[in-house]
Amino acid sequence: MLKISRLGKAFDHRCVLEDVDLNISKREIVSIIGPSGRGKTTLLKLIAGLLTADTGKIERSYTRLSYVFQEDRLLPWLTVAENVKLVNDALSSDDCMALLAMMRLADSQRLYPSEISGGMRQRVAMARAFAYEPELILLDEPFKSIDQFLRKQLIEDMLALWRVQGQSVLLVTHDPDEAIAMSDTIYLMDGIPASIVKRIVIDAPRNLTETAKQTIRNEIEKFWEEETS
Ligand SMILES: Nc1ncnc2c1ncn2[C@@H]1O[C@H](COP(=O)(O)OP(=O)(O)OP(=O)(O)O)[C@@H](O)[C@H]1O
Repeated sequence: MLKISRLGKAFDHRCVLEDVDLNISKREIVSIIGPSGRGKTTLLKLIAGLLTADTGKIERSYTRLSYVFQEDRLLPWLTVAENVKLVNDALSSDDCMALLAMMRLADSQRLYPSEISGGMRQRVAMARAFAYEPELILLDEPFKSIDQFLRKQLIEDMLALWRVQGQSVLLVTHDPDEAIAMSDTIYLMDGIPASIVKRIVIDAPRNLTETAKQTIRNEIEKFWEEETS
């Protein structure tokens, strides 16, 4: 599906990414966790073809990709429903409504982006990404302006949709719990320039006991402590 080998990227001779290796299989959910400013968004942009790598290779075997940016990038002159339908002419009104309902936006379908909150706009962007029915979806901190309670529900709803659509997902997050709840594999990214410093493969993805979740949480925390000491 996606195979990244020894990827490198510099801006103005300042190396941001070096020797990044990462694979995503069909239907796999992969998370990347890492400190701010290490190059996670840069990596997503390289995958999406919005930036060009200086070194290394990206091998792709998909054609349809959705990218949920940190900012919502909605068209202000279109309503919520129109923004979602825009990416897929074949999407029926019922399917559009189902997506909006999943994102807890059913009552907002006729509103304009300026009439809803930042967290709601981010959810419209997520609905739009799924409406495209991509094979790979890139999510850059999609839950960051969403409160903790709704975040938990959205993760469950997104997973329900993922079980039906079956795309591969690459999620960038600062929140280990989000990564643990969703992923098959978690990559920790660190260093200047940054690379993948640890890969955690989850044994029973999306079906973990509290104890298993805590073990992974500890593994991530212990690793950061060692990295920063
Ligand atoms: N177009 C650009 N030109 C110059 N420098 C850039 C550009 N894009 C990103 N950078 C720099 O590359 C580094 C990595 O940025 P990036 O946004 O990829 O980090 P990040 O890990 O996604 O951060 P955050 O977690 O805060 O979103 C930063 O130092 C940033 O300033």
